[in-house]
This record gives sequence, structure tokens and C-alpha cells, in this order.
Amino acid sequence: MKPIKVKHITIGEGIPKIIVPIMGYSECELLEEIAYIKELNPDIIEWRADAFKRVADYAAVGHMLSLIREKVPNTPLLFTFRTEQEGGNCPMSLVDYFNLIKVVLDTKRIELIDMELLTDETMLREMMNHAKQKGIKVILSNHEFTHTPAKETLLFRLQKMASLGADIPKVAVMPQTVKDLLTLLDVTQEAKESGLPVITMAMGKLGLLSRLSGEIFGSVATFAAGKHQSAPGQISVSQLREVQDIIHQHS
Ligand SMILES: O=C1C[C@@](O)(C(=O)O)C[C@@H](O)[C@@H]1O
Repeated sequence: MKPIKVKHITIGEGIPKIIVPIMGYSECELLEEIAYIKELNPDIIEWRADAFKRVADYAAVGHMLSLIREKVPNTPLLFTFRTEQEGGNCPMSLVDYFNLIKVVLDTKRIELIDMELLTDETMLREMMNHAKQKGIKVILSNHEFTHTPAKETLLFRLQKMASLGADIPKVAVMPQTVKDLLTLLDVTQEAKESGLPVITMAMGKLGLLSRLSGEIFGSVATFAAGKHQSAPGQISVSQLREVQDIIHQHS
């Protein structure tokens, strides 16, 4: 697996990196969240811009990005607009989704961007090329909020993301049974064996183990709650770090 370097952080090496989301609705809320999570010292900060009330206003998004950058100049920043179909907070057409991504890439104020696999392949390929030109790493993602697809489906999606040129393929599923959790872990392990630097998680209470055990099964990063959770099952940074350290020391 080829590690991925963003600022001083090397993803795919050692303990899985902790990503903490900010979910503010307004500029003021976002700044409060940044001040709060700065103290938690996350490896990466994710701006979940689908929660931002002015997300359709490109100037406001650009301004917000520069404010965030100013507050956390040394922390790698991941930009995510999660579509409504995959659990996001705000409806947006596909054309607007990719336009927003282009505007954000052009600011060059981020190190990583999330794009969803199940959108439009032509537009996706175009935007991935654009990200590459700007030197921004791409996380291609897929989220299932109601169930866990079959192992073959999940592996196919991760491989498809890799074949499209994703720096990091990512899947999130909702387990209904312990077997679903095992499916996700099995998929993660196989992806790791094949050399893919993936991020995977099972959400909700049943999925907790998957958020803790990336170093064993092969997920290179994991999300923890900041001021707010951005998905069910995220725990605090301090609890997550404690378990990760125990696993790291004894494996
Ligand atoms: O894709 C993901 C993973 C996630 O859904 C989780 O389950 O932790 C949280 C989201 O904020 C992020 O964009």
C-alpha cells in the first residue's frame, strides 16, 4: 500500500488517522466548532458543507474555507458535500454538486476532497482529473444508511473507485446483524491484502468495532465526533485514541 502524505500526516502508515467533522449551520457555529475541535488535536478535519446554510453561495463557501484555513493552518482539511441520497443534509442537483466541488478545488484551500461514486461517471472523472491537477487527494465514497450490501458488491465498489483513480476508496454501511459487521471487516481485510488504502466503517452501535480496529483490518482512517456526530456510531476522540493506542501497543 502506498502511503498518502497530506501536510505532515501520512495516511496508510501506523495508527489509522482520526478525522473529525465540523457540521455548523452558520459561520459563527463553524468557528465555534473549530475552536472546540482544535483542542482535540485531530489528524484531519472534515468540513461537512451540506450542513452549511450558505452552501449554494460560492463566495460564502470560499470565504468560510479561508477562515477555517486561517484557524487551523497545519491540519489537513477534507471537504465533503454529502448528497441527500447518501445521508446528507441538503438537496442539490448533480450539476450543482460538481460545480460546488470545482469551486472548492479551485480555491486550493483543502488537501482532500470527498466525491461520491454513485453519481455521474463522466462528471466524476472530469472532476477527479481537476483535483489531480490541483494536487488535491480524492476520497471516492459510498454510503448505505439502511443495510450492508453483499461482500462482492462492496469489494466491487472499492475496486471501481480505485480503478477510477481514487487516492482513497471509502465505504460506510449500516449493519443490521453482527454478520453484517463481519462482512464489512472481511471486505476491509481483503482490500488491505490487495494493497488498497481504504477507509471503511459500519455505522450505528453494532458497527463500533469497525471504527476502533482499522489498524488490524486495514482501514487507514476513522471518523470521531467533534462537537457533533456526523454519522451514527461515532465516539469521542479521546475514547477512540485510547483504544487505538492499546491496539497499536499490543499488535
Ligand atoms: O463518509 C463519512 C463517514 C461517516 O459517514 C461515518 O460514518 O463516520 C461520517 C461522514 O462525515 C463522512 O463523510
